[in-house]
Amino acid sequence: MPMNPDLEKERQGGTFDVEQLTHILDGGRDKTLKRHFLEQEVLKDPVFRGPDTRFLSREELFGELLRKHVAVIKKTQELSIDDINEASTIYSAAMNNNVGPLTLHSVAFVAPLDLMADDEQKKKWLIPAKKYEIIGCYAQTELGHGSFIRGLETRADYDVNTQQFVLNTPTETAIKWWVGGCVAVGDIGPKFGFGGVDNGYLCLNNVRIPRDNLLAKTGKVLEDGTYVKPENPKVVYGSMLGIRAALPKVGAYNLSKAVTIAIRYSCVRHQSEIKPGCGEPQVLDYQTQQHKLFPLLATAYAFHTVGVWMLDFHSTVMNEINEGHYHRLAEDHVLAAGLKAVINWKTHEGIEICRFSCGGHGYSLASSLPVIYVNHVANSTAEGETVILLLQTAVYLMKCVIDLEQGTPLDPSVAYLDQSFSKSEQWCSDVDMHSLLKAIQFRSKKFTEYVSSFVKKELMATGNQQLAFNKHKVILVECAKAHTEAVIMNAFVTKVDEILQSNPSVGKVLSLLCQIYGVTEILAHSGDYIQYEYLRKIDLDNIQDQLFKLYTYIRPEAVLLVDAFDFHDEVLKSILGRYDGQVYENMFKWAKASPFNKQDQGTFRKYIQQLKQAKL
Ligand SMILES: CCCCCCCC/C=C\CCCCCCCCC/C=C/C(=O)SCCNC(=O)CCNC(=O)[C@H](O)C(C)(C)COP(=O)(O)OP(=O)(O)OC[C@H]1O[C@@H](n2cnc3c(N)ncnc32)[C@H](O)[C@@H]1OP(=O)(O)O
Ligand SMILES: Cc1cc2nc3c(=O)[nH]c(=O)nc-3n(C[C@H](O)[C@H](O)[C@H](O)COP(=O)(O)OP(=O)(O)OC[C@H]3O[C@@H](n4cnc5c(N)ncnc54)[C@H](O)[C@@H]3O)c2cc1C
Repeated sequence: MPMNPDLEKERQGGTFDVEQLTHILDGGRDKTLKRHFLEQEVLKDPVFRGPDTRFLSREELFGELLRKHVAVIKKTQELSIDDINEASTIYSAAMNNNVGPLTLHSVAFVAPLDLMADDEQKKKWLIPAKKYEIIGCYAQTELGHGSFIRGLETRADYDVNTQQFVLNTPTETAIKWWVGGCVAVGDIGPKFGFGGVDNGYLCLNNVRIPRDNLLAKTGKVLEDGTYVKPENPKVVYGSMLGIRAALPKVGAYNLSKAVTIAIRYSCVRHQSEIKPGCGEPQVLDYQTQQHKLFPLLATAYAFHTVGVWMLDFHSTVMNEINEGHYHRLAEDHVLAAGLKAVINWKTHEGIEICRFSCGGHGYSLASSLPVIYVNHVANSTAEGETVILLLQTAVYLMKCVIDLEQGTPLDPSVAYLDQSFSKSEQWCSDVDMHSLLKAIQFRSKKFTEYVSSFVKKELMATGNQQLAFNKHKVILVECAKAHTEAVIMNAFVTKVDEILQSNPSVGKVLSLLCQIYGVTEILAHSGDYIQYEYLRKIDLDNIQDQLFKLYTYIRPEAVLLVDAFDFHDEVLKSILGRYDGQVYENMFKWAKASPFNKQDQGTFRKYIQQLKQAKL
């Protein structure tokens, strides 16, 4: 199919090599080549062809995705794929923006076995689980409790005579609920999205399991019932930590898809007139459309950068823990908590902005933006609700203030809290990314000190830390967000500095995105900068001008920047986001193919006929 002339023209501009940026995003040319190979292994294999999942009922969708997920597993076994990133490539190429039915087996059942099973148990369960000879799920949440783990009611009473645990969900609120991939007892019913996953309920009534079913690499129960505590009790939270550490990159992936669709479509879509008689411009030429999408384009790159960094950091910490060193577990936990919370929340807002920036067609499943949205938003609740996780990060920051007062060294990711910040010169409209980072770190430091003063005062008055925290939860959450934004910006600036050395042309365009991210973040909290007397009105006016100027620099690069995400059309599955931009012809073809247009209109006639018989 010929290329849409608008997109053809967009791809003749640009100042950087798209392919080199794709290699950077993938982690090197070899990784890109391997990803292309794996995608083609899926796209050329007829077993992965099937009905358009957007037209399927919930039951049909579950069945079709299960069929494809099994095919994904067979393909990874056939190709001897062990690497989770490579497995995810095959999975994503097959799932058409859905979450597959066996995802929880991989991310929430196999992972804890790997983390907490002893060698015997690994032989018994981890090896067959990795081969899908046993399929598992993660049944923690109950009808009455999800966030408050210490409030869970399920019981595991040890029967010393039989060396067994007797499992019970003693109350209705104890019923296990939301259990992804729980095909045993029952499905909890239709959901907002996640239609590919059968989230189940599980009632336990005197279910007996052997003593050695308790994963014993950390804590264990001896034959006489004595409980041997793990060296570090927090390791039992490790399986949640693993998924949280992975979710920032999942958020970046979903936002990158949405931005690709919205920016390509905004170049194809012509609407209204700027100068009468001069034709309808591309909607991406409107400043308002740029203001919707370019900060999100910058955000997608920022989130990808920090998502990769978080996975590397978490993997390092897990290796240290495997050698018995727990000193970075707390930092890992609060970084994963803050990044998972902020990135997934901002991503779901961003996908929604991408959807309505495409007008009516964004609302059609032909765009796939609704599909990406409803499957993504779960990540702001699942695996730790947003506020819950931000409070974890906030409590850690309050401890950092005490550490500072006591002269205890801080963890690297919060070292900036011990720095002094000053800004004397007036900002013009070309503030560099390092100065923007300093400002964002300054705000986080000031906010942390400000919140800590309130919490301390409350603690003095009540002597109860939980009460003190509970009274200031709103500003504690904002404090955690401010810190997390400092972590994101620091990762982005660090990566761009590195790329500026290795590939100046790519680095330059990324530094523009980094400035857009930083300026947008500062303008979103401009009141704080005035209140803390770090910025003046003139500074803010100048960086507002800078933002609009940056949009003009990014406008000719925008399509190339989303092309660099390198989503195959069959992976993106969006008519609005097609690489060739042939939207209208394919929208019409897709609509005509809808089963709704094929169904017998008998129903319509039957009921309308009743009206005609009535005396209107
Ligand atoms: C071939 C096929 C290949 C397939 C490949 C698949 C790839 C797929 C890729 C992409 C597709 C999309 C994937 C999407 C997947 C998403 C699936 C999600 C499914 C959802 C699952 C779930 O939701 S499971 C249930 C999750 N539940 C929670 O998160 C509960 C949240 N609540 C808590 O964590 C705790 O209650 C809370 C931390 C809030 C409170 O803990 P508590 O002990 O009550 O009290 P507290 O004082 O706060 O903490 C004590 C102490 O412990 C520290 N701590 C707390 N948590 C952790 C932790 N996780 N790690 C480490 N430390 C922790 C805390 O800081 C305290 O420390 P101190 O202050 O005492 O020092
Ligand atoms: C798509 C999806 C898949 C899931 N898959 C699984 C799974 O496979 N296995 C599993 O075990 N669970 C699963 N879950 C459950 C998930 O882990 C919980 O929904 C999540 O932990 C939130 O807990 P909750 O539902 O009890 O919400 P609640 O904690 O009841 O939250 C309700 C509201 O109360 C607020 N709140 C609660 N406590 C506090 C507090 N201390 N301070 C301030 N505000 C508070 C929250 O911020 C929120 O606004 C899944 C959920 C979803 C949506």
